[in-house]
Amino acid sequence: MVPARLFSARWLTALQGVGRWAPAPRATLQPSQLLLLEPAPRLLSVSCANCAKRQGSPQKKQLSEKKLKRYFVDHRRVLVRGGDGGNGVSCFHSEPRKEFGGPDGGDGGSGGHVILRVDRQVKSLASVLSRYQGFHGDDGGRKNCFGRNGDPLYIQVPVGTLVKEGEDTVADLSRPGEEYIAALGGAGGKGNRFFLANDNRAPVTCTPGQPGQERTLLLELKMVAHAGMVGFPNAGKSSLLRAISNARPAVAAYPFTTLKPHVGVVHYEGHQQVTVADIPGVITGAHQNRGLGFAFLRHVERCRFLLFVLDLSGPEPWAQLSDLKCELEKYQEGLSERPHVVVGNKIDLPEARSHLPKLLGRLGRTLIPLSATTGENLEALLVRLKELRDDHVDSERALSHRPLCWPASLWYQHTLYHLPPTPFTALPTAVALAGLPQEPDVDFTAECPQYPGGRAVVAQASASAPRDELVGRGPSAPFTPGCTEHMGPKGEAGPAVSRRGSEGRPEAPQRDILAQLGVRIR
Ligand SMILES: Nc1nc2c(ncn2[C@@H]2O[C@H](COP(=O)(O)OP(=O)(O)OP(=O)(O)O)[C@@H](O)[C@H]2O)c(=O)[nH]1
Ligand SMILES: [Mg+2]
Repeated sequence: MVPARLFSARWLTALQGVGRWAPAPRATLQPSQLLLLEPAPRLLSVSCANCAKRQGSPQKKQLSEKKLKRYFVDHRRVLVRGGDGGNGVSCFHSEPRKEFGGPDGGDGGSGGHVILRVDRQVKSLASVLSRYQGFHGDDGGRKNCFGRNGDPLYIQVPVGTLVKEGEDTVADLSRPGEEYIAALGGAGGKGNRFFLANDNRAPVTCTPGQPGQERTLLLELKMVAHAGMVGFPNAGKSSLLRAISNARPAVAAYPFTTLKPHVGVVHYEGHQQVTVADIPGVITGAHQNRGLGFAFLRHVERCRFLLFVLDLSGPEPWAQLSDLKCELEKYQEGLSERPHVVVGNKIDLPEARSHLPKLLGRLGRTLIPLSATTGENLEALLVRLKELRDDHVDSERALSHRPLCWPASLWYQHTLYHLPPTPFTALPTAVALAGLPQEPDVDFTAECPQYPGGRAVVAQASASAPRDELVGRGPSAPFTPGCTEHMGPKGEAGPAVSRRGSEGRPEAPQRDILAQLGVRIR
C-alpha cells in the first residue's frame, strides 16, 4: 500500500524516480543497491519564487523570523571540565593456605574527555550549556580489578564553530563529524600492584586519580557557505535565496526582515552544490553599530565568494556597491576583494529598467540584472555561481587543500583530534585534514612520564611531515588521546619504547619527537 502522503506532496517527482532507478542484477545484488539507468535530465536547479513556494511541505508550520532568531545563538562561553581519574587501591591477595599472596590493588579508570563534535543537524549554539563536567573514572578494586574508564561526553556543535581560548583560536570545526577534545579526562591512579618490583615485593603505595582538565572556551559560530549575500535591507536577498534554493527565509516589504543567517543549497548536475548564505541587511554606518551593526558579517567572513545584491529600483543603485564594499572593508580588510558577483535585483520594475543602462556603463558585464520575483535571468546568476565554485575547487586542489563540500562528503571518514595544550599533547593536528595517510608510517608505543605508568601510542603522520604534526592512535582502539592507557596486569615498570613488531629503536626524527614530549627512550 503506497502511503497517501507520497501523492499529496511531490507525486510527479516520486513517479519519475521510480522510472529512473532499477535494482542491480541478481548475482551482485546487495541490500539497498540500485543502479542509475539514465542521468537526471535537468541541468540546473532553476526555479522562480512562485514555484519554490509550492515545494515546501504543507504540513510543516513555518516559524516566524522573530521566533527563529530566538533559537539562533552564534556565540557561547562554556566551562568544560574533564572527568577525574579513579583512585588506585592498595590491598593484598588473601586466600586460605596462601601466605604472602602479593599486592593485588587495581588501577583506577581514566576520566572521560569532554569532546566537541560537529553535527550537521545542529544549526546554532543555542543547545550548548554554559558548563559541562565529564564522567569520572571508577576506582580500582581488589584482585587486580581496574576501574572503569569514564565515558566521553560529547557536545554537539554546528558546522563552522570556532573554538577560542582567551585570544587564541584553538580549533576551527568546519566539517561535519569533526571533533575537538575540549577537556582531557584525568589519568587513573595506580594500585599497589603497579609498584611491585624485585626490591619491593610488598608495596603499599597507591596513587590517587588525577583531576580532569578544566578550560573556559568561547564558541563562536561562523556560517560556512560558498557564497555570502551582502546587500542593503529590502534589496531582495531573501527573495533571491528563495528563488534559487529551497531555503525559506521570511520576505517582507520592510527593512530588517531577516534577523538571522539562512543557508540555501543550489543543486547542479552531478550532485554538485553551491551553498549561499543570506544574512541580515547591512546599512551605511553599520560599523558604527547602525542598523543591526556588522556583527552578522562574521557569517560571510568564511564564504569563498560574495554575492552583492543591489536594489535597482532604489534612487542611486551605483552608490550601493561602493557603500557595501566600504562597510566590508571596515569590518575586515581585504574582505571586499574576494571573488564576487554583483546582482542587480528587481529588474521587473520600470524604474529599475531606467537605471540599468547607467549602472551597466559603470560596472560593465560584471553586473547580472535579474528579478527574484519573476525569475528573469536567474540562469545567468546560477551559471556564474557555478563558475565561481569551480574556480574555488580548482584553486583549492592546486594548493592540495580540500574544497568546501556541502553536506559532509563521504570521504571525510577521518576523525580529527585537536589536542589541547598539555605537556604531552601540545601538538596541532591539522595534518589529519590535509593528507594524513590512513596508516601512518611509524607506529610505536612509549612510556609517558606525564601520566605515570601510562603507555602512549604515538604515530607520526609521515616521515616528511613537520615534527609538531602528530596524532596518537592505539593499535586496537582507533585513538588513544593523552596516553592514559594502562600497562598490563604484570605491571612492568621502567621505561619502555617498542616499535610495532618490536624490531628496534625508533629512528632519529621520532626520537627527537619523543624527547620533546619528555618520553624516556631505552
Ligand atoms: N518587484 C520586485 N520586488 C522584489 C523583488 N525581489 C524582492 N522584492 C520585494 O522586495 C521586498 C524585500 O524583499 P526581501 O527579500 O525581504 O529583501 P531583503 O534584502 O531580504 O531584506 P532584509 O531581510 O530586510 O535585509 C519584498 O517586498 C519583496 O517582495 C523583485 O525581483 N521584484
Ligand atoms: Mg531578508
